[in-house]
Amino acid sequence: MRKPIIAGNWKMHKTLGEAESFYSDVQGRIPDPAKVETVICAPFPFLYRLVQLSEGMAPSVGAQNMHEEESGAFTGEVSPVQLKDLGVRYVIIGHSERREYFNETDDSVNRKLKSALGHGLTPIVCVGETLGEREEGRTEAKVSGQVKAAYAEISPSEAAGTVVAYEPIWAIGTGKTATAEEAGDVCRSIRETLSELYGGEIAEKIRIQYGGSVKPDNIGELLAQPDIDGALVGGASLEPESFLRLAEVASNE
Ligand SMILES: O=C[C@H](O)COP(=O)(O)O
Repeated sequence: MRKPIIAGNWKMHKTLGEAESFYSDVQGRIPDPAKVETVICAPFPFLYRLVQLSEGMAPSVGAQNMHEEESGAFTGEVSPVQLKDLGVRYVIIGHSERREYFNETDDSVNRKLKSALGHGLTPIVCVGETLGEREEGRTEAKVSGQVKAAYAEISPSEAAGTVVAYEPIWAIGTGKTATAEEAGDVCRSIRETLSELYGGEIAEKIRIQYGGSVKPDNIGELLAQPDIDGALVGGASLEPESFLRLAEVASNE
């Protein structure tokens, strides 16, 4: 039985004061962590403060990106060592916005995944197709190729602790959600790819999130799909009540 994981991706939103206020609103109100794992992936400048505020309680704190090197002359970048030192536990890797606007490739995603695992961070590895690829019937080939490239040279025991986020690019921030069946079908195909790579036992342990216009009123049907184990949520993670509602629905799955 895989525990659902709800991760908020705040992207480039909020001020520090707004982030602090969100944390004080949700703390103590998150459903039982034994039933649902919750994470907020915040902008870098807020991470230190949010780790302090969380005091090891839910929601955990995650980053939205990292550089694969431990240190060096990489102006503007943040390393896994620095994230770990702050007490950050999760990191999103290969979000489609990073791939589109910041030239991230399957190779850089693979290097970051190796580095995150090597430093004890839990990676949330993002994959997903464009609208054109979906219309041409290439969704599963695209996503399977991204998964295989991301997990190249990752051992089964390391892979077991990772999270994959399936985010159809056309559904991000658009209000268009894949139907639960469409999302479930792609997540099943991702698990089949993981099973090819690692065997069924490991593939069954890896949690697969859906992301793309997830809201409190559609998360229930998405989580009802057998291969969807949580959600990576942008817009609907910004308001405390909405985030709490998502966590609550997930905790009852
Ligand atoms: O990382 C989150 C996704 O990009 C989804 O964003 P959204 O929920 O605003 O569509």
